[in-house]
Amino acid sequence: MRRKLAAGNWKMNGTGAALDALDAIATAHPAPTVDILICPPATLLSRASQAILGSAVTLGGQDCHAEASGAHTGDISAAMLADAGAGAVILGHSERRADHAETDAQVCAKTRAALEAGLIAVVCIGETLAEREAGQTLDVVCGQLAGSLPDGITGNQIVVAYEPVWAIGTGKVPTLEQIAEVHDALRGQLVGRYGAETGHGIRLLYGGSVKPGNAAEIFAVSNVDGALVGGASLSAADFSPIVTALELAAG
Ligand SMILES: O=C(CO)COP(=O)(O)O
Repeated sequence: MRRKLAAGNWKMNGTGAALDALDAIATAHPAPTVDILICPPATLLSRASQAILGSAVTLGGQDCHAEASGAHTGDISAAMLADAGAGAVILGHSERRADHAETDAQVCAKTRAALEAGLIAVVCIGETLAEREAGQTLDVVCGQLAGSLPDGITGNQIVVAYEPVWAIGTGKVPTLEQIAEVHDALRGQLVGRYGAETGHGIRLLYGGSVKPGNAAEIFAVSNVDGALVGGASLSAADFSPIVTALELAAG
């Protein structure tokens, strides 16, 4: 059985004061029956790891460089994230693919670097509205999945997050049938490429306007193992009910 995962992506939000929200999330879930991952800005990782020492919450970065070290001004390596207290890293988020022109090949190289540093890689894929309207959704997400994941992985090293670009921060959410169609296709591709054990072991998250009000129905969809939450992960008042909904779905 895949353990479900409630993940929060704080994006470029949060200074020291935001550690209160992190503490509130950790305090609200002292012994969760699902995994909880919060990915604050890298500047907060060290303080965050001190602030929630001993809690059930894992911390993650939001990107890493493909190299372990070197002359890459402004970049952060996976080993540095691990050193700062991260256990995971989000890679290939659509905002990085759009803002920094990240390609599948680059995401794949970063994923390899993350695994080498002992981090779980949360690899993001998702179609634009134009691609969905052109009927290309499955082609796009399956192509991104194929190009962004390396060979030779195990199921517990990788999480895949399906985040339709048009659903991020918009309040728009695909129908449950549309989510199921994509997640089932991704599962089939993972099993085909990596075999049953690894393919069934990789968790598939849905992301894009997940809120307390829609989480339960999304978590009931086939092959949805949790969520990657943006805006609603910034406060315990919003994120905590999502964690609870996932615990209920986990049974
Ligand atoms: O991009 C997301 C998480 O990575 C989703 O963001 P929202 O939950 O704010 O739509």
